[in-house]
Amino acid sequence: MLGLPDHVTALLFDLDGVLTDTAAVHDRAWTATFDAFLRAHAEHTGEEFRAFDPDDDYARHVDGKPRADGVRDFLASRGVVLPEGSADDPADQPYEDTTVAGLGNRKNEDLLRRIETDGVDVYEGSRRYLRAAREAGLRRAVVSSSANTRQVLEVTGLAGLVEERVDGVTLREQHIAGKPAPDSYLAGARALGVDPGRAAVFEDALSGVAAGRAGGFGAVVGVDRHPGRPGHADALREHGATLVVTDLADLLGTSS
Ligand SMILES: O=P(O)(O)OC[C@H]1O[C@@H](O)[C@H](O)[C@@H](O)[C@@H]1O
Repeated sequence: MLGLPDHVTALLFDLDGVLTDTAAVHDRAWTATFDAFLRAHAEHTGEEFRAFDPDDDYARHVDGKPRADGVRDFLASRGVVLPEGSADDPADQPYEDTTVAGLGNRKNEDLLRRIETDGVDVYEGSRRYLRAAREAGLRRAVVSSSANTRQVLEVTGLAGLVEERVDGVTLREQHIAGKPAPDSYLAGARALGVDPGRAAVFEDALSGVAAGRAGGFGAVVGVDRHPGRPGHADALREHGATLVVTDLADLLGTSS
């Protein structure tokens, strides 16, 4: 049904890049945040400045992961380890005092500014797919690492199309491991009361399709929003996608 194997009765959607056109907004906020930090780091250490790569660094180290994991994992790839700090650390810490939490707060301020200025676009194919799924009686949840999920679902009017939400706030409060661990998707399946084998995961991030594979889900749909980007569809398959589409509307009108 809806382009998925017949045993699938529930759908678990990532948000940024799958339902809404916000993956690129996150990417731009991360790029600005990391580049400012890397510049200060180069000045203080005498090391050469190497900018954050919004394609490769983002896809490998940041995309799909909870905010603090993104900070930690990217900086680790550059050999930088920062103290964790605490949730209320200021976004404008001087270089010497920078913490994982402070850098995350800087990125979040930047992200919210961009969302406020530019708004959030919904992929219309995704809205149509959600409606078709509701009409077909399939269960629907959003599973995102973003702590801004609730607000994004509300401003876009998508909140009414999903039944359950597991997001960055849920993960923090319930100590659930983020993607690429399967735990957030397993929590989504539990919230809908379905066995993971009967649920399909929809993901654009490598960490997310890896979570889908690790959880033993009934299908893992990789969403390749950049079909011109060489190798991305292959990378989605290598990390766990069982099929790859460029838009959810590709699945409408097909059956398997
Ligand atoms: O910073 P937020 O809104 O809590 O989002 C955390 C992560 O959420 C994911 O959905 C995005 O793919 C990442 O880019 C983002 O970093």
